[in-house]
Amino acid sequence: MRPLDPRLLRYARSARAYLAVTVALGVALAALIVAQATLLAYGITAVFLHGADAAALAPVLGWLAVVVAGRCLVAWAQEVTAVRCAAGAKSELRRLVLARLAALGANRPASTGAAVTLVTRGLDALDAYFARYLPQLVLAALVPVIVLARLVPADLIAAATIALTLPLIPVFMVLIGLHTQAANRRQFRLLARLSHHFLDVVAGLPTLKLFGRARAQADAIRRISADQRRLTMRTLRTAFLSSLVLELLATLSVALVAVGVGLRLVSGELDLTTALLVLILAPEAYLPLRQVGANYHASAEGLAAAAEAFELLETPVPAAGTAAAPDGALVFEDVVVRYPGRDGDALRLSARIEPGEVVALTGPSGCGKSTALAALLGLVAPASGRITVGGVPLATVEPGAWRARIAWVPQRPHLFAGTVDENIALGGAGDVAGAARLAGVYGFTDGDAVLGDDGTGLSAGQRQRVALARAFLRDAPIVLLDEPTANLDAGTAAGVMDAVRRLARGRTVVIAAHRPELIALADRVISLAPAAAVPR
Ligand SMILES: Nc1ncnc2c1ncn2[C@@H]1O[C@H](COP(=O)(O)OP(=O)(O)OP(=O)(O)O)[C@@H](O)[C@H]1O
Repeated sequence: MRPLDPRLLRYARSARAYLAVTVALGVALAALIVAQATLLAYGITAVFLHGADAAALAPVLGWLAVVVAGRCLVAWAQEVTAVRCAAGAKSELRRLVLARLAALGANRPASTGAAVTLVTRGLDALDAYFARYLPQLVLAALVPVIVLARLVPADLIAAATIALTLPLIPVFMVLIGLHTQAANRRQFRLLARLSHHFLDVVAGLPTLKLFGRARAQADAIRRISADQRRLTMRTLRTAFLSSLVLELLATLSVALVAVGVGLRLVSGELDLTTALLVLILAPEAYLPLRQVGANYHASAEGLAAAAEAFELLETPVPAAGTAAAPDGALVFEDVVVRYPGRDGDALRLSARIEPGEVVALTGPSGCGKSTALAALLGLVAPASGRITVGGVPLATVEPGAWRARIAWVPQRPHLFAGTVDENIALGGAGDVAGAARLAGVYGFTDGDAVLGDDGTGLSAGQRQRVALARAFLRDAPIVLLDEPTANLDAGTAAGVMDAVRRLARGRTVVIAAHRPELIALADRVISLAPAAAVPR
């Protein structure tokens, strides 16, 4: 990771404004440092060499007070802009990452846990980068130059010593950075894996408990946590050791300057004012570089997260069509779908579905029924062949407009925490109560009943009916149903099938179906051959 990744400025607009403000504040601070050193050198010389009294010192002290107040003001402004910019940049990056995740859909490279870690804790770690690292980086570029510009006319030898020893610090920093970069990336990936695993385990806790595997999972989490702790400690060790090396280097360099100044002061080659000016300014030239090194480790996690975010933002989104959504027959022309990381085909299908037809997709488990619906929704793209709608290739149709024409009831509909009516209203604008009644939802609950996360509080059959109510509300010409009666008892299934029958009137309906009664609802059956997708 570079000290200042240009992609950060490209993606986060607030970072650009912040950098400009930080440079301006850095110049002001460097000028104040030089002014403070000059005033101190004059003041001390006046007292010790010329025995100046309080009255004679008053102007110098007055200006010193102004300079100190100025430094406080700059530090305050820096802190305030850093916090504001960090918040702005983080929310910009979060928005972009979430938008890209949404656009990538099923093609997103990161697991859910990794994505959650990235947009929460990962990007939060950028605080240290903005508040500590970046200002010091700017100061490290500005302060030595301005200090040297002041020292060259005053004492060329001291200026040359500083100019020769200063580059040693960045050289060591680069060497240390090269060593820690991979470790930081590894640490962030491990954290993402831990989050993913944790999320998965929490979601599956009832199952794990039931099969007596909860303890084994606790061991797995303990093992990954221990790895994470070891890596963190290793990073911290490197951070402390590298700070020590940089401190030592800076101290030796200042000592070199001080010895030279002392010798020349004793031999009378240098006056006291200049000697004091050099002695006060020399440590200031090294300070920002040392601080950059020390702050690099604090911000490394944020930088690693930002690098992950940029990788995600640079993952190309499959080109989306722009054509208007047409009416007409849905045609699968030698469509083959493959999933990344799987060998073999998940779906192979050639079929034609006329408008207004109710079609059942049947076949053994894993033959690609859900995949066919996902391909119709545009969630997965065919590896070969194409789907056309009224003769227009689906790939060229604007996805938003196309999906607005579809009501989809997936196999496991996702319900959100909220009331039953709010969940139904996700289907679209319109008569929620009417849609709920058509799907038979109010037979087992009322619209104001509050559901927990993922719709806790409803049975599988009741969830299916809420999902069907969404489809009624959507009032779309094409309805895709993915085994809406799977796992339901005969009575509940009959209720859901009544709702499906009502929904099918006047619409094109494609049902992925196993149950004979559900298949019997269809005008026609399309049998899928067993697919051959196997995990790699
Ligand atoms: N997201 C995915 N990533 C990788 N492989 C997948 C994914 N979804 C499905 N598959 C694989 O694709 C094949 C077809 O799956 P699909 O879910 O379409 O079958 P199905 O006919 O709907 O099955 P079922 O009747 O059990 O619901 C299966 O072999 C499955 O393992």
